[in-house]
Amino acid sequence: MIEVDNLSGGYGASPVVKDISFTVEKGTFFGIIGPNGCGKTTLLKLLTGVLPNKNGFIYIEGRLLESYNRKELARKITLLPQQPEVSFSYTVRDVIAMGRYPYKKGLFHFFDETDEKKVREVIRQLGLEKYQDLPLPSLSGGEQQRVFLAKALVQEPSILILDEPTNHLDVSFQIELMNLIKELVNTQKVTVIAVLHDLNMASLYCDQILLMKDGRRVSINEPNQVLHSETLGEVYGTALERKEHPIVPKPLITFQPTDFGKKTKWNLQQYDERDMWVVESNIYLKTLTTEAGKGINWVKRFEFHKNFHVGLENQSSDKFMYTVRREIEHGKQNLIKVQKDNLHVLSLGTFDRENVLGFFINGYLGESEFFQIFMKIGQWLSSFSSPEENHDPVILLAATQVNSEVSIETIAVEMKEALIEIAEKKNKKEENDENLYEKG
Ligand SMILES: Nc1ncnc2c1ncn2[C@@H]1O[C@H](COP(=O)(O)OP(=O)(O)OP(=O)(O)O)[C@@H](O)[C@H]1O
Repeated sequence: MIEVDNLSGGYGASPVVKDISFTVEKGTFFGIIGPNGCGKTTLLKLLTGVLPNKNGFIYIEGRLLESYNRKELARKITLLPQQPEVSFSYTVRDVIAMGRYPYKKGLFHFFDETDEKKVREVIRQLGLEKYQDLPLPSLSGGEQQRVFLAKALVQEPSILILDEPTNHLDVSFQIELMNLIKELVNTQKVTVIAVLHDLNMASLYCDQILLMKDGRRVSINEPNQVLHSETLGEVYGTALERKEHPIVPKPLITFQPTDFGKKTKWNLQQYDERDMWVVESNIYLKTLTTEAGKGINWVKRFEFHKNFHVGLENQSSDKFMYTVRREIEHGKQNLIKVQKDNLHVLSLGTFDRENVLGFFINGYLGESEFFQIFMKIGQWLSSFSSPEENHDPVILLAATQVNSEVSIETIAVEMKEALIEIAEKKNKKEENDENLYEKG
């Protein structure tokens, strides 16, 4: 456990880290985030005794940091710096073995069976067996990072301090390294304090996050409590948006390029092909349907099959296209189109029932508006349909998400009008067809 009490310190007369207090419990993954130059590395240097503190106290497992001698401290805390030094003359195994230094006594450091066992164990744990006899510089950046982590682990620290451990690593190495560190926290109850620049990594892996600005603590709590759009926007000075992870109960932080959609003029083409109606947009539309398991997708092309069966498919992995197929039990499928100022509606069905209702909106709808409209459509439909109809159509809602914002009220009015118009058109068609039938 680490306790930091009113800590201030830095390099010159005025401190970089100012009045910071926090506690990190044993077996916690503790992340430090904040903009460039806010004092994250300086804080790590203070925590590891590399820099003396000007004010305040640091307690490591209940004892003042200053009361530890160097070797004692090295057995408790290990720092994995941003750019560890690479020595050209050493093999991977030699570099890792150096981590045992804090356990050696006297002038001559004999390597005993315990050291040997520990080094072997960590090499296996980190999957470094095949590299162990190679010179360190012959390894890739990601592999070297694993070696330095191994060197830190043979030190058997109860506290592992990492300064941007995933720097320069590709995404698979980043995930691999973070999983490994998390496993150490979970299984060996190692306490990890890590400076992380990637806010999503911090969210997904950390139990607690300290958010810093100008050397001071802005907030400290679970990722869910710390990572809010407004706070982050203020601290980093840029617009950041919080979304929820689809599976893990953690936030994800995202942003959009400034030119997104600015020059785009929406163009929606609808045409009849031999066995299907096609609706094609020149830009991706944010799409949600009532078909189970589809979630929100970005789609450009929608195919409505005339005589097919089954539900709605996502045809390609890039979610480019939706194919709508529905079982047609009897009768001919009709396509009815209605266009309003901000809305195109497309209804596909037989005389007695709607099979697909597609709503294409030109404008930006926030997440909550999206769901509200979706639910409203369901309510309207049930008020339109007769009680004996127990069949719900596939509802498809798609919005450009660019150009202007459209208010939910405007869309609600246009949608209701469109549904009434569709019902009228359907009745007319029915009458015409019945007349035709009678004539025939
Ligand atoms: N050795 C040093 N001597 C004097 N000032 C320093 C030294 N190292 C860092 N600083 C200053 O201390 C401040 C905080 O630096 P620090 O490296 O702790 O920030 P950081 O939050 O880790 O930044 P980054 O995200 O860019 O790594 C900066 O203004 C920096 O210029």
